Amino acid sequence: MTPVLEASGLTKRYGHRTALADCDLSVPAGRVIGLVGANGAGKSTLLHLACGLTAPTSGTIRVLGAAPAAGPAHLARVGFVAQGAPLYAELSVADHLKLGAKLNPRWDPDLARRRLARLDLDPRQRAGRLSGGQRAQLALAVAAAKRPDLLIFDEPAAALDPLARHAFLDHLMESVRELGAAAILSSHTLPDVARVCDYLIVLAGSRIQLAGEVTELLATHARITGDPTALPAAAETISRSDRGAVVRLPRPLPVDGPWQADPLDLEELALAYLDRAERLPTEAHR
Ligand SMILES: Nc1ncnc2c1ncn2[C@@H]1O[C@H](COP(=O)(O)OP(=O)(O)OP(=O)(O)O)[C@@H](O)[C@H]1O
Repeated sequence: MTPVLEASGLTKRYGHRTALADCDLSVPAGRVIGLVGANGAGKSTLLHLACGLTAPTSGTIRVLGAAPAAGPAHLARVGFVAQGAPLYAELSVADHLKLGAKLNPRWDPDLARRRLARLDLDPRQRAGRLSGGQRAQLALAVAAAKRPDLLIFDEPAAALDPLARHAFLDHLMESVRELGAAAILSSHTLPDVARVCDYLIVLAGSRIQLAGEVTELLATHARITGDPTALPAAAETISRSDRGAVVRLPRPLPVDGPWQADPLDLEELALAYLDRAERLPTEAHR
């Protein structure tokens, strides 16, 4: 199956500032991808490149097997919700649906209506008067009603309270399932990513630090306590703390030794790679 996102040597500079450097990616179809990284890591830049909102300085990126925004048909296959879920403040909820129907060839009015009915939104309400949670949900409903094959969200739930965030992520996953779509979700909130994503990309210092299927990544990393020096040479230490060392283990996994290996969760795994990246000089400052 065609990968949903492929990048090779993908680099984006803004003047002297490098936002993304030499990124290689090949993300299989049908995944819910969590894109995590600190402020300024390059997450929005990667998503904007994927949507064709900006062009690479060098390298290539392909989305659903084609150049980003390759034409009207390709644009219709990608639903993008930018940071802060921007909407037209003066337009009502119903106006947003009318506009969506006009602009999108694959628009599904029933899907849009069903989503909004679930949200209990007054169709006459102006978007500028909606709460942050309602705005995010409306933006999601509009993006989903395009019936895209790929939904891209740039920190959709950042400003939401925990309950609204929970509800938003539930709706997001319902939409992904209903559409049979892939999704990319950038987020600072690791528990959110852990809840919904089955593919993880960690971005830091303009570079991809880690990318892979969550189950595979969790199976090949562990927290080691005891004597990590006795581990096989192929084991790579990612970070160390009072709680032990986070280590990428070779396959077959070493079964015994003067150490104890405990499984990690996705949050610990991502933090270990972010921590390691923080200790290295960043591309942006080179
Ligand atoms: N249009 C632009 N012009 C100049 N520099 C930019 C531009 N857009 C992004 N940058 C810089 O590129 C780097 C990556 O920014 P980007 O917005 O992609 O990061 P991010 O991971 O999305 O950050 P955040 O989590 O804070 O939204 C930052 O150093 C940022 O200042």
